[in-house]
Amino acid sequence: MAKRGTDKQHATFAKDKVELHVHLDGAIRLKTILEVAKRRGIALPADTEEAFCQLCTLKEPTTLTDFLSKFNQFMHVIAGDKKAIKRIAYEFVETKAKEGVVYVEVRYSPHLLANCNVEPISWNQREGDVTPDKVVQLVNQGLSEGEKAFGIKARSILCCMRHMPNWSMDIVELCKKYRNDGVVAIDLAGDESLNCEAFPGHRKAYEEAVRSCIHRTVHAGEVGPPSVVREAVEVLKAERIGHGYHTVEDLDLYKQLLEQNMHFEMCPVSSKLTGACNPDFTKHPIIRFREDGANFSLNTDDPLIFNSTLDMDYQVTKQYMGFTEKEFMRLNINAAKSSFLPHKEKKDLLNRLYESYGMVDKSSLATG
Ligand SMILES: O=c1[nH]cnc2c1ncn2[C@H]1C[C@H](O)[C@@H](CO)O1
Repeated sequence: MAKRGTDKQHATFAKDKVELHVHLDGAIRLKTILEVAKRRGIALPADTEEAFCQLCTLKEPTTLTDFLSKFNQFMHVIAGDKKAIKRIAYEFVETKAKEGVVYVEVRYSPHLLANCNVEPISWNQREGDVTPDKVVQLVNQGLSEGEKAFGIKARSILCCMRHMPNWSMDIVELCKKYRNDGVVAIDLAGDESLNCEAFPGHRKAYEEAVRSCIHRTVHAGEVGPPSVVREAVEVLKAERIGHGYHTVEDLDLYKQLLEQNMHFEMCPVSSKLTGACNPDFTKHPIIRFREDGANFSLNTDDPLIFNSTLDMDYQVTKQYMGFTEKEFMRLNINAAKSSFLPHKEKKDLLNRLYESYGMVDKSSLATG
């Protein structure tokens, strides 16, 4: 099933790209799920890619809660299986390299893929020996082998989940333990529409992240109100905002974040299908962010569930929002500048982009 733009030469923006917001478990290949299910003897309600695709993907806008329920279709196949966990990380890097991504930060919840040392064990799994710590090791191995095989750089972000505040301290400790092994930040994901105020468990984890100099991003203002974004910035000390579309509904906050050069990880295709934004792309808040010179990136979020590629996100912003090649370059430079890489590696990444973009004056296009 070749999708338009999975091949970097024919992409809407056929130059080096940076992606900062994509979920590993929302980017698994259908083929892999089917093969792993077969190997493990797990019966699925459909046994062809086409039929299983119907069950996992969204075609029409829905709610964030309904979108998140799609993970129930396949997570039990991958979770708790060491070979599968490493494989999805490796294949993820291959997919990104094919899309022309040269640097990616991929996020996931180690707890949701574990079957040991986690309370409760997700997806009705029986207890096994795959701890959240083991999951991180396996993903690190898969990413690192993928980097070598496909010649791009991949780092990871570990997710706290909004409905599981008791997992969050583990997450920050894992971020600390694996900070020299590819883990660059902490995130808070999950259903923002169910609870708006971050539980003390999340707050404590983020306080520890600040103390330990662990980088921080937070899903906020995706479907939730601007108050969730304010809390992410003021309480959780987020350095980047995941999505953040609804920030524009609080003009003071929006202005403040523009002045701070806050980075917004925007996911246009996702924002339509999760019901986060008006499905008419010509009315999308990204247009406002662009006009105001905001610092943002373009990302896929969960390409498995949206049946999408990174090119589709570039395609819709070009077709419906009038993004130009120059704007694509600018936003990728901003993404590189807002990445959670250490200074020297960030500089190298920026130089790689400047070279790819044939830029003489290296500072003229980006903010910050
Ligand atoms: O767009 C999203 N918003 C909030 N949570 C999300 C989104 N996409 C995926 N997730 C959740 C479901 C995954 O299992 C989890 C970790 O990647 O993060």
